[in-house]
Amino acid sequence: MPTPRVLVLRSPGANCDEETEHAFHLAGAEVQRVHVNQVIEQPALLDGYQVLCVPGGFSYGDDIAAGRVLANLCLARLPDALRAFRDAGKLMLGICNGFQVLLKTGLLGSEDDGGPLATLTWNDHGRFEARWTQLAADNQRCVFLRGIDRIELPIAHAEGKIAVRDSAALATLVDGGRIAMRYAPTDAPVTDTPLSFPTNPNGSAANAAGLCDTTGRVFGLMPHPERFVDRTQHPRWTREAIAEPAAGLRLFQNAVDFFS
Ligand SMILES: NC(=O)CC[C@H](N)C(=O)O
Repeated sequence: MPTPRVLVLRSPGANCDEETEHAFHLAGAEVQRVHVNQVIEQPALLDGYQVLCVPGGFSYGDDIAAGRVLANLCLARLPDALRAFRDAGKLMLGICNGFQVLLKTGLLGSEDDGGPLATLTWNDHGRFEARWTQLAADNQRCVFLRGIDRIELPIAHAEGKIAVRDSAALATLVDGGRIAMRYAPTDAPVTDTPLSFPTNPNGSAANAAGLCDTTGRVFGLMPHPERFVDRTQHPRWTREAIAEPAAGLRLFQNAVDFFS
């Protein structure tokens, strides 16, 4: 298969699109940053891409709720095009604000007859939190996490708490292997029992940091893999042997490898 083509969706207030383009580029993909209004004008543009990535940032100023306006725009103007893209066996990745968008559009398969299973809302402490976190990947299902187990990545969010509708919704996500990434100290077992701050930075249910759909091809995560594509981006790179390729880059490489 030729080099996969990645569309990084731009929108007013997105601010991680260039880093995300760089990460996919390092991973060997062909990448274009395309404004959401261009896609709305010409939804057939999507046919030329195998990966759609909604990057991090503050789309539409986080008005109403982070990711809500862009999600509503996608639902109102591109519902069929985006669903067709997803159902064509392609990949979708939402990073931080992009995760908020994917979850709020329902593209993550995060709804049942009772409505949405989960949403992303304000961190328990009510503040923006930007720092490195320790994570455990569940690589059973998620294409982007193949071969990845424990990983450190930075977070930078105010509305990163995964709030689950009820215990049935939580069971659907946990038992369905949908919680693809959890906050977990490197030296401790992974658990769904909510860990306290700072390990769980936002109060997310089941310590969840990322969710995937039932196919494993649609993935949203709050941490920023595009900010760890070189070992010198790690805060301890001068003191510790940091494995290469940098752990964040491996997510993007997995996306490219999916098509080879
Ligand atoms: N880095 C980001 O994408 C931030 C997402 C969103 N603006 C928030 O603060 O929660």
